[in-house]
Amino acid sequence: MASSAANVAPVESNGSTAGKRYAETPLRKDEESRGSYRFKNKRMRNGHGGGGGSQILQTNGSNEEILLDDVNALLQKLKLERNEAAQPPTELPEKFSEIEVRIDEISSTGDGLGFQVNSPSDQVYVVPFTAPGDTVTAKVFKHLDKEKYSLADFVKVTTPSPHRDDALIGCPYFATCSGCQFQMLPYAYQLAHKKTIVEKAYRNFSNLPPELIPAIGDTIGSPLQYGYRTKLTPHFDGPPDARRSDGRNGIKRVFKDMPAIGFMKKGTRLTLDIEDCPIGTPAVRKGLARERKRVTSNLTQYHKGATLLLRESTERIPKASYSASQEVEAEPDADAIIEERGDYIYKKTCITDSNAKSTEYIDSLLLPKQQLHPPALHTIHPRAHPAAPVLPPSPTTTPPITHLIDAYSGSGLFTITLSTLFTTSLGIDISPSSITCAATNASLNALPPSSTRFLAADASALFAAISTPAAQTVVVIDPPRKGCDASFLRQLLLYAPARVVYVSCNVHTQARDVGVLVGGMPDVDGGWGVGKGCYEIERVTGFDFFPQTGHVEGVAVLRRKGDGGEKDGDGTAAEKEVEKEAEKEVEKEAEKEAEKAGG
Ligand SMILES: C[S@@+](CC[C@H](N)C(=O)[O-])C[C@H]1O[C@@H](n2cnc3c(N)ncnc32)[C@H](O)[C@@H]1O
Repeated sequence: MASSAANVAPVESNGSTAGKRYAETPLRKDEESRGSYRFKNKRMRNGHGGGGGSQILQTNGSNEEILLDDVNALLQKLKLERNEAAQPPTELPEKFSEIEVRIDEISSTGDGLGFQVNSPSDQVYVVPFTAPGDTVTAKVFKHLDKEKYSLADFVKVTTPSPHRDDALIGCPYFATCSGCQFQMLPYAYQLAHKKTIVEKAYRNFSNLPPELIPAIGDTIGSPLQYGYRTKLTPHFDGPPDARRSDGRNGIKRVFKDMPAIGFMKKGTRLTLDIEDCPIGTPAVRKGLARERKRVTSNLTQYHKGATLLLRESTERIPKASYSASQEVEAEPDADAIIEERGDYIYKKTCITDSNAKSTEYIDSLLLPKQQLHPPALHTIHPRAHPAAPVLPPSPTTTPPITHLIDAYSGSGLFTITLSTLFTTSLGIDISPSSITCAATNASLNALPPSSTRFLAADASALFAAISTPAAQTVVVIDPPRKGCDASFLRQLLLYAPARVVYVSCNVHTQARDVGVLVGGMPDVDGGWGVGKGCYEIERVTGFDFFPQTGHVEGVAVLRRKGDGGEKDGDGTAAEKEVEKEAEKEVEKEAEKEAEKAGG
């Protein structure tokens, strides 16, 4: 078997010579990694650059920003409904007083938004764990006067919404723990709400005129609505008298009482003691019970707080050898969850060692993961099939798409699950340890390093290393919440692959970035929000990887204008020549690597 390192091609700052024409001049120092765009003037910054809309283009996708946007939209709606100008200011209720709030809608942040009952005030109240149509008692704890909203704790429902069904609530910590705020909503309602999150994100943050945004698809639901989460990280705080300086001063405090072990109490910095978490997989829930016991029995060894890492790991054993292996096991793992599927037994256990690797199977593919890998959504919820959103979008494309680039690849989930569909696959991630893990995964799954390669580098360095013809390449992007930076997007527009599949856990920054690819960039193609970019949106769909919560994963499929054809007509003969040369270059490199791996 080829060594795992054979899949890794370290990139130097200037990259290889192949495909260099796609790489841009490096950004100035102050422009690097800003996660925002270079604006020529204030007009563009405010989204007026090309007449493409009046929204401010930039969003950092933060909860505060999204909440404020929803509050403003609700105020605008109220003003129109009342057919009047803004209300004269009325006195706001005292802090920590209880008021009645009628909920109008759920914000994209997951909290209910509504107005005080029997009050002329147009102050918006943000109350978690509520549904549109509920009237609730809420305890106000913060007024944001300028922003015209107040934050309040949910106390109780006084008149339930027709959408609410409390019999559905599956967790005793509901409305106290800060997670899973949608448990009282039927699943179909949760999915419909998540579709509106995606719709609003594209309407408000893409800076595109409505005719360039297709109808958002129905949210794809999760097969499991509880028991899906393969990773949990409960924590406990240090002894009440512990100080930051203790370590420096050599002081070791002791716990006098058992600390709460669990998750944040909603709206506070306090830890809520959680004995069980029903969104965890059965193996992880058993792990939680075991870890709680272990901490209790070893409490004297702890002098400060800690986070417990609970991860599910799967071992796949052929049925024929399972009973035999059980007999020889000195200490059978009593906590293991055994699942029978086809010819195999899947043995699931919970691992807690932060240096150990967990393993999971996607169909028949084996994916060991390293603990340090950031928790990509599908790695936390593997049952939502990760390959589904990025399967080649159009088999009829001419010429056919035969090359895959997986930008922000992590430990290679998309590269590996999709690589057999392509002639070459290339994954790139900034984390060297994730890339080493990806290369190991490729080897374990017998994917040859000549066709499945990985680079440890910033995603924008990718374009200096690309040698596959753009017309036959799909680029999958799965960046962190903050989205892509300007350098990456600019180079992507210059390279112009036939398809871009943008996967994201933050549909707001995704909408912003897709807006740039579709709307254009002033310094690439003179466009700004008017569809001068070389892409059109084929489809946008939300995937529900986290049922009961307000999160939605967005997948946008973009098609190069002319449907998989060339950027400008069929491309010039000179361009084709360059592409042929580039292809030869890849083949040569692949041969060299194959030789190295063999030797
Ligand atoms: C949402 S995760 C994607 C995970 C991957 N698709 C998977 O399924 O395992 C985002 C990834 O982006 C990587 N990343 C963050 N900033 C980056 C950058 N500037 N260039 C390349 N990768 C980056 C992180 O290391 C992380 O692996």
